Parts: sequence; C-alpha cells; structure tokens
Amino acid sequence: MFFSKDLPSPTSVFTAYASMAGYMMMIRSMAHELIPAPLQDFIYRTLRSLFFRSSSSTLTLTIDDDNMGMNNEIYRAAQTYLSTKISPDAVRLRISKGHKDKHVNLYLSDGEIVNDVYEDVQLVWRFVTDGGDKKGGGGGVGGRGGGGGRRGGMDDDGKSEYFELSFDKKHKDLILNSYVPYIESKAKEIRDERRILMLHSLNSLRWESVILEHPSTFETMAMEDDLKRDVIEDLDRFIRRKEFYKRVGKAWKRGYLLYGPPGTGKSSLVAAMANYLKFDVYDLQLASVMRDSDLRRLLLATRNRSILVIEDIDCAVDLPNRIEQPVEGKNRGESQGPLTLSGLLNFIDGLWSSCGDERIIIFTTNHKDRLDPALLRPGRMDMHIYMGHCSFQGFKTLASNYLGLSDAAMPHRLFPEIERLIDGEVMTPAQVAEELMKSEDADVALEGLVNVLEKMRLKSKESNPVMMKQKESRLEMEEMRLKSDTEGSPRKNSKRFKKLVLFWT
Ligand SMILES: Nc1ncnc2c1ncn2[C@@H]1O[C@H](COP(=O)(O)OP(=O)(O)OP(=O)(O)O)[C@@H](O)[C@H]1O
Repeated sequence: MFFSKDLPSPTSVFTAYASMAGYMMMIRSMAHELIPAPLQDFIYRTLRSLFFRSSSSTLTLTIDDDNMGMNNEIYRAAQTYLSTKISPDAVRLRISKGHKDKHVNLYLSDGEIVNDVYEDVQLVWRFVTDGGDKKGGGGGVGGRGGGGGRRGGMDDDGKSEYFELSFDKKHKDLILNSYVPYIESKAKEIRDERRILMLHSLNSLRWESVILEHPSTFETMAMEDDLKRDVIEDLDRFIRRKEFYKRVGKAWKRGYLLYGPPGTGKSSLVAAMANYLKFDVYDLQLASVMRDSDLRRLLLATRNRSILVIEDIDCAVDLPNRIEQPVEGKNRGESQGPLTLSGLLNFIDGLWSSCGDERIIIFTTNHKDRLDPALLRPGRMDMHIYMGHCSFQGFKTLASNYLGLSDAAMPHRLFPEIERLIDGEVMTPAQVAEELMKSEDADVALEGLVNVLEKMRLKSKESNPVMMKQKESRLEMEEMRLKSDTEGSPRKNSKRFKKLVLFWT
C-alpha cells in the first residue's frame, strides 16, 4: 500500500526529468560522433519511452506544424516564444539569418530542452527531430517565423520535427486554456517587435521590396498634438476592432486622405503610421499602371497588415479622362482596358478589401480641391487629415528632433521671437527642418531661422499687402471672439485653433 508521502512530488519529478534529459542530450551529442544515425534514433526512442512510462503523472503534448494540411499556429508561436527562452547552458542551437533580417535568429536544435514556469507550474519543452537521414548536425527548428528555415511537420527526407511540452497531468486545463493562449500572445508581441518592415514599389508591374528604414515616428512628427492624438486613437481603434468589423459585415480596412502643401509631412506621416503599426508599405505609382487588370493583379498580391499608398492622387494619373474611354463589353472593374477611376474605386471597395485583413489605404494630395468627388464621398476615405504649415508647436518638435532643444525647463531665448514670426502660413516643416540642419550650434541655427522667417513674412506681405491686412484684422477679431467665449477650456481652445488655421487658408 502507498501513502502520498511516499510518492515523489511533481517538482522532484520535473527536476529529475530535466536532469535526465540533460544527461541524455550530452550522451547523445557524444554518441552522435561515434554511433551511426539509425542506431542513435533507436537508442534515443527506447530511453525516452522508458522514461515516460515511469512518470505516469506527466502529460506530454506534441506540437507539429501540420494542422490538417494548414499551418499550426501553436507550433509557430512556440517556435518564436522558445527562441527567447533558450538557456545559456544549451549545447546545440540552430542559427539563421534571412536576407531581410537585421539580427541572427536562434532556435532550438534537435533534443534541446527549455524549462519554463507558468503560474508555479513547471513545464518542459523539447524540440524533437524524428527519422530521416540526419545531416549537418541534427536538423533544426523550422524557422519560418524568423529566419526562413525548414518548416515543422514532415520534410522531404521523411523526417518529422515537433515540440514536446510535458507537465503534470493535473494542470492540463490551465495549460490548454491559459498557457497556450499566453504563448500565442507573447509570440505575437515578439514578432511585432522583431518585424522588419518592407517597402514594396513597382518595377515593370511587379512589386519589388526593400527594407523600410524610415526614421519617422509620431514623436518626431511636427503636427498639432490634438491631430496627432486623433490619428493614433483612430489607428488603435481600427486595430482592436477585428470582431466589430466582422459583426457588422464590413471589410477590416481603413482609408485616410492626407492633404496639404508639399513638404508638410504627408509621406513622413505614412512612414510614422507604418512604424507605429508595424505594417509593410505598398507604394502604388498609378502612372505606371495602365489597365484595370494590372491593378487587380497588383492589389491581390499585397499582403495583410499593410498600408497601400497612392501618392499625389490628383496628378499621378489623369483618371477622369480615362473614364471617357470605356472599353465595350467589359464589366466595370474587370476591364482589360485602360485603368479608370471607377476601376480603382471598385477594387478598393470590393475585391481587394474583402480578400484581406488589416488593410490601410492612404491617398495623398497637394490639391484636395482637384480630386474627383467620387474619392471624397463619405465612407470612402474614413479620415481626412490636413497637413499644414509649421506652427510653433510643430517647430518645437523639430527643434527637439534636430537640435535637442526642449522648451520644458528653460526655453531658448529665441523661442518667443520664433513663436511670433512662425504663426500663419509662413514656412513648411520641411523648410524649417532644412534651416535647423544648417548648424549644430542651436544659437546659429535659430538665428538663421529667425532671419528666414522675417524675410518670408516680408515677402508675403509685399506680395499682397491688402489681403494680408484684411486677414490680420479678421484674425484679430476672431481671436478676440474666441478668447471671450472659450477662456479656461484648453480642449475647446485647441479645437478653435484648428478653425483659426482653416480660417487662414
Ligand atoms: N510634419 C513634419 N514633421 C516632421 N518632419 C517633417 C514634417 N513635414 C516635413 N518634414 C521633413 O521634411 C521632409 C519632406 O517631407 P515629406 O516628404 O514628408 O512631405 P510631403 O508633404 O510628403 O511632401 P510632398 O507633398 O512634396 O510629397 C521630411 O523628410 C521631413 O524631414
């Protein structure tokens, strides 16, 4: 008769398992040099089956990459998660680096073990390669998640690769319902962190890809704080509303129209959005797409979690004129004939958006007034973002980016002067940035900027003194009116500020 105190505790079972597995691995790597591969497999399998028979309280899950012919997401998640948990004592690892990767990726190699603890439950992971002809040091983990290696499951040599996850049987529910989802979410975080963004551009009607290393982020963007916050909130809402889009039967896509003069940061904002979301960018130059059928092929070749950008939509292609040349007998949007605006909108609204997830489309233009009303129709572009001339707030962001100046503690002596001169449509952020780059010495750079601002104000006054006078007095009146009815409400004030900017345009 057995008493519970005679039974080994789960902790000691796992400790014993881990040590034994470690010894097995050491013996295995020595044996690897001396014993032929088929004999190695036989010995390893025999020892393993002996061990598992003796620890009846252990449950072992096997996780391979085959999910009835589809990929097994848990396998991929485990592969990514475990690559961050590799013990310093590991004796055999697989290393890989794809041409797009910035860093090398480390993966478990055959027989390697990782010990993990989840809510005080001890877990042992092992990567196993079974059967087939061993080459080049014992196979490896499929590296699709990070390095372009072989996939798990059965490979061409008839060798199967899988993970084993062992733990005490009594924790089965916790592991399946809590630990596995935890691994999946961790793996997503790690992948997002590591993700290399790609910029895809057209070359002879094919997407050609390079690594996107644009440094622009929302922190570096010279924009009004309110507008910046609105854009970030909109992106966040879009990303977390997968279920919502499904429920209401809408394609999970979002459209933005960025408009404003050249050099106000439209392209930089696209890059900031891509960096924020970790989305690839597809830069679609419409001028090189002549037919609806080409557009269709190109759009279908784009991947999920991406931003499709069509820059300078007003002048990239003369779409309205092309509408005047319909091709007989063809359906709209499926035509082999010339690319039309309706074809473009048809694909964007229909086919392309319904066959992918997490898609963003961005149109940019310097002339919103020249756009076809069909593009501006409510519901087509979800958010219209005006990128305007450099405000004082925008200047402060640029001064901090380029000269490391912060206005928090002690603003630079020239800040008040710049605040007075920069208001209105005087300089674009690109022009301000150019001035700030002229010297590393903040005094010199800011004095240069003050000179340019003075010259530009004078020039615009001289070019239209009457209009300037009228604008100034209207602005003053509007300012006084706003001051009287929004005193003490910063949020209201900033909204009115936007109106003031519009008033100037
Ligand atoms: N709002 C901004 N914030 C930060 N930097 C900016 C901003 N606007 C312009 N810049 C700077 O000016 C350069 C040019 O800006 P960008 O190409 O993003 O402007 P754009 O509006 O897309 O111009 P265009 O309409 O000519 O394509 C950027 O590389 C960046 O250094």
